[in-house]
Amino acid sequence: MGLYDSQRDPDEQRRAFTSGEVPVSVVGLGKMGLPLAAVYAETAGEVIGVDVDQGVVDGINEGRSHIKGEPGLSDLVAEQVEAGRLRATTSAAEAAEAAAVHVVIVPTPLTDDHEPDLGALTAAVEGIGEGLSKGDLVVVECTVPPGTCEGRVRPLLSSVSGLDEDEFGVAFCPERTSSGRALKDIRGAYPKVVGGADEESGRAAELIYGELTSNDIVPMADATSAEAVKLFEGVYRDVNIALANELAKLDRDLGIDVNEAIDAANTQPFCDIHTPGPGVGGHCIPFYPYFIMKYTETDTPLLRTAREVNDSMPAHTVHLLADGLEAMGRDVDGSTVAVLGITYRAGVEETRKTPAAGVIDGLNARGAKVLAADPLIDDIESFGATPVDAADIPDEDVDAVVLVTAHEEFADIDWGRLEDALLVDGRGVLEEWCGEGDYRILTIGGGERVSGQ
Ligand SMILES: NC(=O)c1ccc[n+]([C@@H]2O[C@H](COP(=O)([O-])OP(=O)(O)OC[C@H]3O[C@@H](n4cnc5c(N)ncnc54)[C@H](O)[C@@H]3O)[C@@H](O)[C@H]2O)c1
Ligand SMILES: CC(=O)N[C@@H]1[C@@H](OP(=O)(O)OP(=O)(O)OC[C@H]2O[C@@H](n3ccc(=O)[nH]c3=O)[C@H](O)[C@@H]2O)O[C@H](CO)[C@@H](O)[C@@H]1O
Repeated sequence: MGLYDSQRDPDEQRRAFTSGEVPVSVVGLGKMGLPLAAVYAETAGEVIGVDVDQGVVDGINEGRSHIKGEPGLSDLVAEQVEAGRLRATTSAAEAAEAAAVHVVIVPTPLTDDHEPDLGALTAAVEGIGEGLSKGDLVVVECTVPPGTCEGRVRPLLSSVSGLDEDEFGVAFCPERTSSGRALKDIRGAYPKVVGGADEESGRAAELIYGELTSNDIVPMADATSAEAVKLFEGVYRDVNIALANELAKLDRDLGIDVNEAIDAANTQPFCDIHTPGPGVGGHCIPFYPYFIMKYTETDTPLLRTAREVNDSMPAHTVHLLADGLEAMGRDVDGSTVAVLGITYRAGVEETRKTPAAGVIDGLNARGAKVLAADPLIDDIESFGATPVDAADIPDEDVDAVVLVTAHEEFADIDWGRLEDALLVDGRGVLEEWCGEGDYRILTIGGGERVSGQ
């Protein structure tokens, strides 16, 4: 049963939606899509998931989740598949034939020259178009450039399906989910932003998300406004991380511990300076500024500069390490350096735009022998480093250790055996992890202060 322009009573529509009478297809079953499909199955009663990866599809149909580090997801997927409420296929068209609500959450990455790559979105929308029926609703959750739903998705659906644009609904309802807490976020950690390509699309989308989330709905005037909300959230974060990183670089000029000053500045509510680090990774924050920069005529120097500042941090981290070794009478050329963390964020198996890549490249360029450890990554060699188990690092006679990503497993390293090494702390955790001892810890933003001296 379609919800768009159905002329049926909204209460009857809500009953139908939560009774399995409005099947849902979810296209893209990754870190965001599988949790979303599982919550839709729990709420709506019938979900057909779609993924191009046959292994992903087969695993889900056997009741297994392929996503690590998501509390509750494995059990929810098993439960929903067992109950016949969730199944998966590689065909978006087959799923679209069976569904009346179609949700798209496929990757929207950048090309090498920072152009948004909407190839997966286009393929998903074409597949949906082949099975689209009058009265259906298409919801885009993956982050897209402003104007995509109204200017690209809706016309493409009309062209492929043969339906007029006013015979089906299109809405943008951004994913506000962080890996590691996906089910909590999807179920209602934050209000759900909803923007329809037309008024009826917005109404239908508000109705279904009113059942999915325990939190409020934030209705926007149109889909483009909702697309902008998601991008604004992301660029706010990139710019504010860049501010923290720029201030961190002033530590020696000012002769202070900038992190201490940031913490103090943040003790009053009008200041929320973020945390300096070795760089900004992932396929959200570093990507979203380009979704605005490449799609607006008006210049955006702040967004551009913030990207430059954040992308300069891996090199700054290597520079800090080289200076620290020199102060110890050692040369980074010929030294052995262990890099802790390849993924962009602790506990998340994602390496896109990871700062670790720039740190490793910078160390290799300076002639260091680079080891690296990450509990979530198997192909460490592909990043230009020799894999090592974190626990074995004290046996490797390293000259320096640089912490890029603070996986909790690294706290268990026998730090007491690393007192002769320079420790470069990218995430402000080593003083706590090392405890008492005669350590040489250089923290990004920490100035000349070498902890433990
Ligand atoms: N990961 C996050 O923290 C996050 C947060 C908010 C929003 N998002 C948005 O969600 C999108 C997806 O993120 P993710 O972390 O789930 O990505 P992911 O890489 O973990 O998963 C993407 C999945 O989509 C599948 N896929 C690719 N092309 C497809 C196609 N044409 N049809 C069907 N399936 C296809 C892949 O096989 C993969 O399983 C991101 O691009 C971003 O726009 C992500
Ligand atoms: C729904 C959604 O889209 N959610 C996003 C998701 O974003 P994400 O998964 O990309 O994670 P982020 O936390 O943004 O980290 C990105 C990179 O920036 C580094 N960083 C971070 C903070 C800081 O002060 N200093 C830093 O250097 C960090 O190490 C990492 O490399 O979750 C965030 C909430 O966690 C959300 O705000 C954000 O919208």
